[in-house]
Amino acid sequence: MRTSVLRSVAEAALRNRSSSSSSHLLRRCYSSESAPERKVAILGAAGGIGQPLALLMKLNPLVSKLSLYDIAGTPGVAADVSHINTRSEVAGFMGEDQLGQALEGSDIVIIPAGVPRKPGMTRDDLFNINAGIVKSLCTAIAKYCPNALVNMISNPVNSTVPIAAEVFKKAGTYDEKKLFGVTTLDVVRAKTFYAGKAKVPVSEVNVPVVGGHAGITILPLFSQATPKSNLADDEIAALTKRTQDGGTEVVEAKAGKGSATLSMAYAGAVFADACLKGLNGVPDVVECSFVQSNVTELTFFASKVRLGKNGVEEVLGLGPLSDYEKQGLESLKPELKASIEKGIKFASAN
Ligand SMILES: NC(=O)c1ccc[n+]([C@@H]2O[C@H](COP(=O)([O-])OP(=O)(O)OC[C@H]3O[C@@H](n4cnc5c(N)ncnc54)[C@H](O)[C@@H]3O)[C@@H](O)[C@H]2O)c1
Ligand SMILES: O=C(O)C[C@H](O)C(=O)O
Repeated sequence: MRTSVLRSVAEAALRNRSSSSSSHLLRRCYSSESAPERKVAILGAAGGIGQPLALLMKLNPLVSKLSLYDIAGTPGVAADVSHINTRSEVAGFMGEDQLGQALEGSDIVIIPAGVPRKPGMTRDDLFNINAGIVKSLCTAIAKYCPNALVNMISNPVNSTVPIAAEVFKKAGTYDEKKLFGVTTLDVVRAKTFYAGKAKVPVSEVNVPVVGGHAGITILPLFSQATPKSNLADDEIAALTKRTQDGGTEVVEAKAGKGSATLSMAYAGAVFADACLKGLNGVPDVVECSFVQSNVTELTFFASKVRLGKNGVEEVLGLGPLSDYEKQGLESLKPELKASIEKGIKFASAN
């Protein structure tokens, strides 16, 4: 009761954000004690990404229930994480029989289930195994928590997101505002690499990354990076290439032991936190994500997205691009289009 009264007052305050009492009310309304109940499910929770992501979501005060699902290993992960003295109740679920229970009532489902790359592989080489995994998990989401926001991490994201969309369409539950390909790791990398090169504090850096999540489809917009810097064209080209090859850099360094897990868990936690804030009515929450889009002629595209109470509130445009970025945008379109079509074809045929 007290919480709902507080929230109405805070919402009224939101409409008049200049008032100093409004920020005080908002702080109270969205602090951990009064934050709404939110259930987050992680599918693939015992994996390389799943475990540290479970830890980070357990630390998030906006989560009240944390549901950890995998085909194996979840009881141990759940028991371990559950001992942390933070707000959320943790439950572990293992095997298909328990998938429904894991999903029921979820506000957000994060999916890092699937196989990772080894050196020499592209993300598309994962398609044959991961497409089927994503399809069956999304079929269950449509059944047990059709209104949840879905944060897709499993690769190839450029195809797994279209697969998820088709599964939801077939089930009659598709809402384009609720399906997200998680591209936050590209933004995390672009920020880190830019800060190092431009010698600016990394905590102040912002760089949009658009397109998709594989090789040249990853297009960081360093012309829009802040704080501004005077990097030369060849430095921008090198930063762009490093961002596009960031995943491969980690795959090679891990030498057969998988791909990015820790930085991905961080990125996944940042994106899920943004989704939770949007759901809770926090204003002006903007992150890049691969979503259904009209920004270009491609049906799915990553760009800045404003998050709100229903998921995507607004897909933001690209803003002004440098000639180098305009060229990058045109070059990425055929590959991204083919990956999207491959996903749609798979889901329609299976
Ligand atoms: N979007 C990104 O930026 C990004 C970044 C890094 C990795 N990834 C992708 O994330 C995926 C997972 O990577 P990882 O390093 O955690 O791999 P991992 O092999 O360590 O973990 C994957 C987990 O998924 C589980 N799993 C397999 N089939 C399942 C099913 N049907 N239901 C539930 N769980 C299932 C496995 O048991 C395992 O625990 C890979 O596809 C990888 O390419 C994406
Ligand atoms: O590179 C990979 O295969 C994993 C992930 O997509 C990444 O960008 O790190």
